[in-house]
Amino acid sequence: MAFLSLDLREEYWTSLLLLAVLLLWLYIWQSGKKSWPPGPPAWPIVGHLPRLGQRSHVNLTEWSKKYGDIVAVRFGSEDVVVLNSYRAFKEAFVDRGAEFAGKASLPLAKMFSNNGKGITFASYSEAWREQRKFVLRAIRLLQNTPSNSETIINREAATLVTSLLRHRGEPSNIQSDVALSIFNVTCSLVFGQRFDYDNVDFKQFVSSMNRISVNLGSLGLSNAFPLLGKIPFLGFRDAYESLESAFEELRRFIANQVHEHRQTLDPNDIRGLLDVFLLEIQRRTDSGEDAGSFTDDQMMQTVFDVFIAGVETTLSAFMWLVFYAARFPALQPTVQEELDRVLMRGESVSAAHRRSLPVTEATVMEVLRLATPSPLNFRATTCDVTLRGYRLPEGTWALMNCWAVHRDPQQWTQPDTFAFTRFLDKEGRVTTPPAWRPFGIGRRACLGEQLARTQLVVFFAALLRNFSLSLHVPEGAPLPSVEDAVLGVALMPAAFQVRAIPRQI
Ligand code: HEM
Repeated sequence: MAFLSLDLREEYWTSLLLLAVLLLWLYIWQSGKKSWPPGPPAWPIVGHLPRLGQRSHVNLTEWSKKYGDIVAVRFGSEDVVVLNSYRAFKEAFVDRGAEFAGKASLPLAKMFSNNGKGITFASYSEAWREQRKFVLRAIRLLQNTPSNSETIINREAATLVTSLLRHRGEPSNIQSDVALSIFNVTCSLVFGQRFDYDNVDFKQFVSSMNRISVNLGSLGLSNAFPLLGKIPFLGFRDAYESLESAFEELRRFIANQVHEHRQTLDPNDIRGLLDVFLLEIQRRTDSGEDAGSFTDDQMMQTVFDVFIAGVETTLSAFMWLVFYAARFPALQPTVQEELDRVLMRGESVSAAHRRSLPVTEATVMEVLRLATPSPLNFRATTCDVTLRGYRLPEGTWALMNCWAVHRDPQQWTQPDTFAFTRFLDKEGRVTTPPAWRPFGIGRRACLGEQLARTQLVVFFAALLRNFSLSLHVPEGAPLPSVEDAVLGVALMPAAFQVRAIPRQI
């Protein structure tokens, strides 16, 4: 009996211990859950990826309506927190700017950036800071040279008008004409050189960029499962190879320019950003100063970033302007009335007019809000962070959902409706609500914002000053819709045709 009672007591203590362990585990599990944002149920292994689809920004925005402005999702095995409101943006990317200034370690981003060199996909580091500061300073420095950005933009806007006149009002997809002008703004700024429509380098560039955009969409899934890129019959390997060769072609194009510019470098004739770079490398070598991030590799990647981050996004933004103007033609007379009032007869639009064109600028801003060319931006935490009680370990991917912020009814009355007047104050001057975030927010916000905005306003003004646009829909075809957009480097409207009918001015 004594033995029995001893046995019972042992069993009793063992059960109690097991119960305690279970309770402790439940407690840890529960408190772990409490310190992690809510989100929809995930599939095993693949997480939420199959549910996101091509319109991931829209689906994530829908989820935020149910789960709140900070939502947890999983991309394969990678935990991601999605920030969906301006309040969450401010709390994370501004108030804790340095803690959310990292970049997600997407496998494709590594391929994009030659393992994190340059600016766009560099980690939050001294090299990133140095490169970013340098490019901003170089653009300012170039204001006193023929590579002045405003001069370049005015010239390319005029070239775009000439090239559209060649269509004689016939239906056409004007994307290549626009791409050439936008490409030439960047080429002039960086190399001090522009290219013609028939130039082999330009054609190669357009084809490489197209391949990058097409393949980026199809490769989204392989960011969570890099191994998928190695399996032949799934189609990811082809897309990877095509992407790699497109990157290679762009790098070769830049490398040729570096070679030519180095041979002909003259400190008294600075042709563009690349010359400023080469001179800085030379200065540091000559003075024996530490090269820091001023190496050939970094320079190549920074130039590459300016092209990748600048050309496709600006092209997408401008194609959305053309799309909205053609699809909703009522917006054209309002802008044209302002242009005809401000410009003299026969006068060309220039960057100097920008301040006198608030309606045009507000229209551009409203289209950037509705279209959001860069809807999702991948950041990461640079250390362990606690945000609203959620504990996010260092390296957690933090997805900035600008699309959600631009459609948030708490920030915008009737967010789905086009209303340029929301960007004008009582005196008719341009005003920028803090929740307007097409260029991101915080330390990694777009460094080309001012350049892009001037470019878009001047190009759009030149377009509507010289033409009236109408959408051409082939018989039997559906009307092109905002929903058909394709997400690659940027969110691009699906191909459409317009008639650009010359105006009497
Ligand atoms: C309409 C055109 C453009 C849009 C919508 C756009 C949008 C953006 C966005 C949303 C980001 C990420 C911001 C963040 O994480 O907070 C970004 C970053 C960046 N953009 Fe732009 N961009 C445009 C044009 C340009 C141009 C013309 C240039 C080049 C001069 C440029 C260069 C960059 C660079 C280098 C970064 C990375 C900044 C960093 O990580 O520090 N962008 N852009």
